[in-house]
Amino acid sequence: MPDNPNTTQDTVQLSLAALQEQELQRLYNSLRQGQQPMADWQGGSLAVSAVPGAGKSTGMAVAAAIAIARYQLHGKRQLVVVTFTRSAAASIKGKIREYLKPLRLPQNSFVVYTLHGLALNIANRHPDLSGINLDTLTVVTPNQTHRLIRACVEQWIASNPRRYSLLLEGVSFDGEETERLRRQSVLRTEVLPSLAYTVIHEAKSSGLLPEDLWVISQQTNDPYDILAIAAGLYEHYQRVTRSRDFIDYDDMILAALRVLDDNTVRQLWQRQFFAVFEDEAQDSSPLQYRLLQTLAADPTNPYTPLNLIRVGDPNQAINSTFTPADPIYFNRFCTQCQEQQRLATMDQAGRSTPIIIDAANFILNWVNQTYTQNQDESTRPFRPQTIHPVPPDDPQTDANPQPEGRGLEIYQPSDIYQTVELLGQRVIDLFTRNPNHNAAVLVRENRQGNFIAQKLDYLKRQHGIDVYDVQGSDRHSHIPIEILALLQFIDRPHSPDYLKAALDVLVKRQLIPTQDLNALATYPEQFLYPGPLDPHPTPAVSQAARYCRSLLRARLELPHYQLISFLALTLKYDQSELATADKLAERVVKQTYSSSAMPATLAALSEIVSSERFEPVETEDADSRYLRRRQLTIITMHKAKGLDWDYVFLPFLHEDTIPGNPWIPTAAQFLGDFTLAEVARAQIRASLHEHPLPTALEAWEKAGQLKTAEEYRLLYVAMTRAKRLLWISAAQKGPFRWNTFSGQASDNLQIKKPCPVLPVLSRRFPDSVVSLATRVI
Ligand SMILES: Nc1ncnc2c1ncn2[C@@H]1O[C@H](COP(=O)(O)OP(=O)(O)OP(=O)(O)O)[C@@H](O)[C@H]1O
Repeated sequence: MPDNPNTTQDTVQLSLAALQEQELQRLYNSLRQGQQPMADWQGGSLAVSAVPGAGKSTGMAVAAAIAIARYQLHGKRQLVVVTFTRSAAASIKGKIREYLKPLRLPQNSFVVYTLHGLALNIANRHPDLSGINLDTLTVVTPNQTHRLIRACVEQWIASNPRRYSLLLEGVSFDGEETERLRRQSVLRTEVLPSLAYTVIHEAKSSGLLPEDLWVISQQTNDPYDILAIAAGLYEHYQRVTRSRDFIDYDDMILAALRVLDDNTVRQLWQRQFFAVFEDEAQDSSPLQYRLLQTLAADPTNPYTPLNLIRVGDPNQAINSTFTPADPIYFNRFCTQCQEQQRLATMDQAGRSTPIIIDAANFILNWVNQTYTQNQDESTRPFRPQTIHPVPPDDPQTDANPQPEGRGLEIYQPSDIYQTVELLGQRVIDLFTRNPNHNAAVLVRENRQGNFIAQKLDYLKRQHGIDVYDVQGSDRHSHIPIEILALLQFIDRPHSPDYLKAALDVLVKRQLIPTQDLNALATYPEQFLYPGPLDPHPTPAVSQAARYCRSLLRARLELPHYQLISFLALTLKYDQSELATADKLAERVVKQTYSSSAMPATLAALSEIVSSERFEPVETEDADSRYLRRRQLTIITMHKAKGLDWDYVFLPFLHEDTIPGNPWIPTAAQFLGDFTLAEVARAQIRASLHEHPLPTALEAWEKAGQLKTAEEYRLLYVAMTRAKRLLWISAAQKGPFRWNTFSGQASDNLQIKKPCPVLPVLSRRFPDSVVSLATRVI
């Protein structure tokens, strides 16, 4: 007899619910103890302060899936997960998706955004309220040489002759004409653009308007009235950007907040978003935090606690000296939550072998003891947090793995050449024995990375070990440059310079054979269209000429707006490069809306190349390229955040880079013993933190302390990337400055002081000091 249909349906639903319950329990059990408070969350605010490798992102992804199940979220009532970089957003999204599948929960029950992406979405959905219409406006990330910044500097100079002449006089001036011209150039092209760039970003992302800066400037007392100059520059910048239909990323957040000022619209979004989970919370600016707070509030009762989880590690705050991010805000949030018993600490980490954890903990304490100012806790470089290994029954496979070699190895090579030699030998030795492991060299500056990549290119040839130089191989950053080179050639094929630059791109992309490009570019006409009397071209030359002619044909055959996409295909870009090229094309079309002729396109592209950071479109596997087995990845310490490798090499740990010194460019020393940009930044921060405003010299000193603290946090981030071996060294001799070092043996090397943590670390871990007479096996 057939079952009663209702009963069958009920049984199916029951067993589905039981399966879901089982799966949820399995997910929950996969968490380590420190991650559980996130999964236990049942509304309200929660701060999670975690140590490196504690499993913040993993814990947050599981907690998100559990919250979606618990609150039956769906497309109209979603969880918002926010993180800092696009690759982190892609990775956490992938994890949540996977967890939701066996739970049979709707995939549209959550959204993952970067903070800017979230703001953009809100602002763009309500153009009438945000004042932002992306069909007519262009989003830019201007740097100091961008014409918007240059224009605001020029306008400020024109309207502030008295203040400008005070700057020209500096601390002393004998009126000599050449010196006056030199100072003018330094002020116009370096000092004022740098001040404008720093201050506009800092003030805007803290929610300050130019008028607010004027008010703050009245409390300062320095000879140049730096904050008043800053306020003036900011005012001009706002005017110029608006008049030219540009907006920057800070405007985007402000625009989203403007939208949310409207009661009806705010409630709409608050109903749409059930709760906000934020990862990497130590990196947010005050304005970004305000956006999250608004979205996490209850639509009907503003006094209900926010549905907000913020997870971060204040000790991994490594952007605060060059962006407006400031770990003080996340630390405050932790303190507030602690008072309400809503602070969870994740202090167990399974990433590293115990000696690496000990070394990181030791450095943290030593730096705090050495650099805390006058016992004032608020000046401590690190939040006192000790990393603990996980218990033996931890769910992570191979948690706190066995060390490789000594686990921590400290070297003092005679010079930087010997450093790379030792490093190369160690890599060969490690990969020979463990071909499934991976390794990275983390550097402070890109120049150091170039040098290492050059010296280690034999690893591939002789030992089949891939060396992946992230900076060098990051083709995405070259996309606007390559497209510009080809377009310039298409526009003026008879220019030998443009022809050579285009050929150069084709060679680099391995589309034509390497050959003497000068010979080809000297007579463009003869190269492109050889006549019967010209010498017969070699096959390599013919191939190059064919490529170039096909580019020229495209100009005649294709509509203007398709050229960039065509070039991207010609250059055989991969999937994510093509996406970046499409984004570039869209941007250029928008910027040249009123005149779609070639000169306008070239002008727009040149500007992007010379004065902006054009953000590439990242695909989900962006990070995995850095982590391949049997590969040595060369990457900056900043970019390594969030990643880990079996073996991590930290060469060139010298005092002049870590912690380094606050630096006043020689050209600008006529202004005094500080830089205007750093003074302004420190004064703005003091005002935001409700501290008395420092004088210029005090502010400069404060900026120096912040830099020292941040450099040590960067070192801590770098050390905690290692799982089985942390290899560190400071050569006795190195270049005076890396940015002027050519890498040639003929360049003079100087005696270098090691980073101050090295001697203390060597004393604390004497068995880790490798004397060069004994090799580590
Ligand atoms: N509960 C868990 N079970 C198994 N593995 C885990 C668990 N939690 C974390 N891991 C693993 O630990 C490693 C570190 O996790 P994750 O990247 O989430 O840490 P993190 O705290 O974000 O690290 P960091 O801040 O140092 O970059 C990852 O390889 C992750 O897969």
